[in-house]
Amino acid sequence: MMGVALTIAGSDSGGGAGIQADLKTFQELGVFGTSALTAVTAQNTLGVHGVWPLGPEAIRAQMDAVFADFDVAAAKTGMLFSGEIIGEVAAGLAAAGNPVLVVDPVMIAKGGAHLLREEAIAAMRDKILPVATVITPNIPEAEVLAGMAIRSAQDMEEAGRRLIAMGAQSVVVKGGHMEEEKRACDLFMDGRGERIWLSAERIRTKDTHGTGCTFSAALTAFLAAGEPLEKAVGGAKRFIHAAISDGLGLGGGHGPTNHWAYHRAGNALKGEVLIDS
Ligand SMILES: Nc1ncnc2c1ncn2[C@@H]1O[C@H](COP(=O)(O)OP(=O)(O)O)[C@@H](O)[C@H]1O
Ligand SMILES: Cc1ncc(COP(=O)(O)O)c(N)n1
Repeated sequence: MMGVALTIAGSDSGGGAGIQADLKTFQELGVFGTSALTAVTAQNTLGVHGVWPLGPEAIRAQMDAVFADFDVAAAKTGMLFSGEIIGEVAAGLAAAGNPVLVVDPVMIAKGGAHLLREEAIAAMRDKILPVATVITPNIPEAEVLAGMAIRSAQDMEEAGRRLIAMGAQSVVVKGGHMEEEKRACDLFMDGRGERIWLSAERIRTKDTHGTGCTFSAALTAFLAAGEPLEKAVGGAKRFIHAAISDGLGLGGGHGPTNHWAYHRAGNALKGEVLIDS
């Protein structure tokens, strides 16, 4: 039977991040995508022009409707915005028996707009992190959640250890923001001591809008399709690397990535992305 994936995230009218990136990625990877919208943003490649969160009741009703009728093989969270929304999402996940969950702890958009309120950080730590199968922070998000500065590979490891100690089953600390590094290196770690470095050439491009959403959606899709976590993280890295490499040149600011590229690139990607455990 076809795998079903659920994204619990915000809408990006510009189509490169949020729910739109997630559903496009699910479709590309052959899983059936469902969604629970948490907020509407008026957004394009130039920035976030407005944010309207949905009421917790509306978010919960979407989750309950999906869980009641579909066998959700994996879910992900993206923009959760407030402590109130996080509480409701955590309750909705618990009511569904806490499915396999990818947590992309979205905090700040590339242009600086806050997609998570400061007051919600504690709720993210206390209510969402402990039910995460895997959490996928970028460097600034890992710094906030782990409470430390990250400047090196050793710091990435220490932050990963701290997030696992806080209750996440596993973590991918994404190194996209380490711009002085020649390669974009992400570190996967789990509670049993597994370490996998995922590394690819750093592409010189400003079109990186939605890279985090797309990476976590690809990870969710591979899990929904039944891949083990260690393989799913490698697949997600290949998917995002292809999407960044084959840019579309859309919009006047930080453009979206190319969600079709993974299929077009096929086996050529195997040599480009290095996976070291
Ligand atoms: N310029 C780039 N070239 C290649 N890979 C990149 C680049 N920027 C980000 N990535 C990769 O894209 C994914 C998302 O990364 P990151 O930028 O760290 O997160 P976010 O989009 O959440 O801020 C990671 O796998 C990262 O290594
Ligand atoms: C609705 C929404 N959700 C998330 C992001 C973050 O995007 P990125 O993947 O670039 O960190 C965004 N810009 N908009």
